[in-house]
Amino acid sequence: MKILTAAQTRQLDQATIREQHLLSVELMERAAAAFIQWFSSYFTPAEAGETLIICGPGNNGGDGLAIARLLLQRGYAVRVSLLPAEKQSSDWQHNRKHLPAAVPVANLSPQHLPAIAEGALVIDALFGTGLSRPLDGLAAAVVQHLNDAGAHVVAVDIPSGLFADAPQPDDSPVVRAQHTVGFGLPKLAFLLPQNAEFVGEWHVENIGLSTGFIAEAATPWHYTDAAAVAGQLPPRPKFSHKGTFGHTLLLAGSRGKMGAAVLSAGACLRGGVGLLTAHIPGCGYDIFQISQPEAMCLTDKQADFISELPDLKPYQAVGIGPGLGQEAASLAVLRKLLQAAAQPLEKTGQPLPLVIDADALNLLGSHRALLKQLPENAVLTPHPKEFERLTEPARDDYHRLELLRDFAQQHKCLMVLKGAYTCLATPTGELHFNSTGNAGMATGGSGDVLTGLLLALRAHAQLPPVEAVRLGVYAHGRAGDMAAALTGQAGLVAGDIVRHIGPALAEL
Ligand SMILES: NC(=O)C1=CN([C@@H]2O[C@H](COP(=O)(O)OP(=O)(O)OC[C@H]3O[C@@H](n4cnc5c(N)ncnc54)[C@H](O)[C@@H]3O)[C@@H](O)[C@H]2O)[C@@H](O)CC1
Ligand SMILES: [K+]
Repeated sequence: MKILTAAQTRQLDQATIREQHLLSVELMERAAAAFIQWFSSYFTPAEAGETLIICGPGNNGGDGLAIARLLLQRGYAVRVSLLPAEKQSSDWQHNRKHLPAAVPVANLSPQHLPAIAEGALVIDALFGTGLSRPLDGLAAAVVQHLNDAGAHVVAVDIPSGLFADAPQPDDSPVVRAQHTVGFGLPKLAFLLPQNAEFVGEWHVENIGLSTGFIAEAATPWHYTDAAAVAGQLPPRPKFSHKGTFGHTLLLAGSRGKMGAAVLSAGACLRGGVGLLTAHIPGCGYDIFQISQPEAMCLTDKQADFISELPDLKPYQAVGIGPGLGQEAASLAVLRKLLQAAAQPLEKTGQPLPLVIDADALNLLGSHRALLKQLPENAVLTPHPKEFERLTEPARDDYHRLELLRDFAQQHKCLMVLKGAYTCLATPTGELHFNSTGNAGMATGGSGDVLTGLLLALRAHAQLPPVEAVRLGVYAHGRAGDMAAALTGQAGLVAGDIVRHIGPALAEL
């Protein structure tokens, strides 16, 4: 699914109106009906109580007026507060005219802010994607009043005061919604941690916007939903053998962190790899062999960390990092690996696929000259702190996305920035936000599991690099969701994700 800017969203609305020979109020009616569909599935009239709808002067406010009319028709008790303005949009005026007289309407003023009981339901239709500057004056006072009241807010399209695609100044007022019901496509603002306190849970309702316009629209931002990855995992042919699905090498583990190697190896095996060899420190031999009997195991001459790089000839992809530690000898292994991986493989003509995680990223961060040696399409899987060590502190989440995109383009690598909406940046400058996963996955070892799964998929000869990583990130989150359905989020551990990789991939 594409994510568009606010300006593109306006063009999309216009294209839809043109193509489908609609009046713009008809599209507004669709938006209001879609909102009601969601709203009525969430709150019965009794649960909603008397619902206050706060309307601005533009089409977002127009949506609010149409919503007031439709809610009244469905038996909800509603009242409306209007933000005065010099001019209202024509669709606003149409819906104002058609608002039944039974709906109480008040004009907002500094002296007349509506009484809102704590927990009362309020629909925020002040401003939408037409916001052109931070809120001030009366609009700011209304938002402050609403936030202070502790109301249960449902925002129409986007919380008022929030820009759809750009940061706003730290102190500018934004509605804190519990739910945001958007139209057509998700907005970039919904996916960033800094906006979570405003957006709450978000939902996107289909209002039949022009698919042709969306297909043509140029954007770096994409949202990976089930449809984006369905059918991409190549089938396993009847006459396949273990060599068909690649042989991977995993360099992982150190004393006290053998679990990372075990989890990562488990995920690689569940990810469908043909063969897996792990190179681990001597101390981990029994631990590893007993917990991963399906994997082969090479032990380093060092007991506590890795100091040797095995011959890479047998392998179609190599993963390095989980539980690695940051010994100088392990840095030397990473250095040798980067040099060796740069040589194109005979079979594919491409550099050896690498997946680089955890301490291997920290080593890159403290020896940045090595970044120049990253082979094309290497996969790096930092969390925000690890990413900062590779680049610089980000001013905000939007700036972090810019840094991520620049990094992937400059080093021609695949950057997987882990988070609630894990973001994959590609060498061509695309950003793919993942839709699956849950807060239960914020637990030690989840990242090691992702590394192993991505390693398996990068070894898959038929999967192009970007597809493999996008699919792996999606399946990892989906496995986490399946696991959480059984364990609950708090009870989820990384091993549960490993156990659900199979079912998650089977779904695809
Ligand atoms: N255009 C369409 O066809 C559709 C639009 N829809 C709704 O329309 C919204 C966008 O409508 P608009 O483009 O009219 O924009 P808004 O309703 O977001 O507001 C625009 C109005 O607010 C003023 N304004 C902007 N920033 C302000 C600020 N900081 N302080 C005070 N006034 C400010 C503008 O000058 C303009 O008058 C969407 O978010 C969505 O809710 C939906 O009805 C679907 C169809
Ligand atoms: K709004």
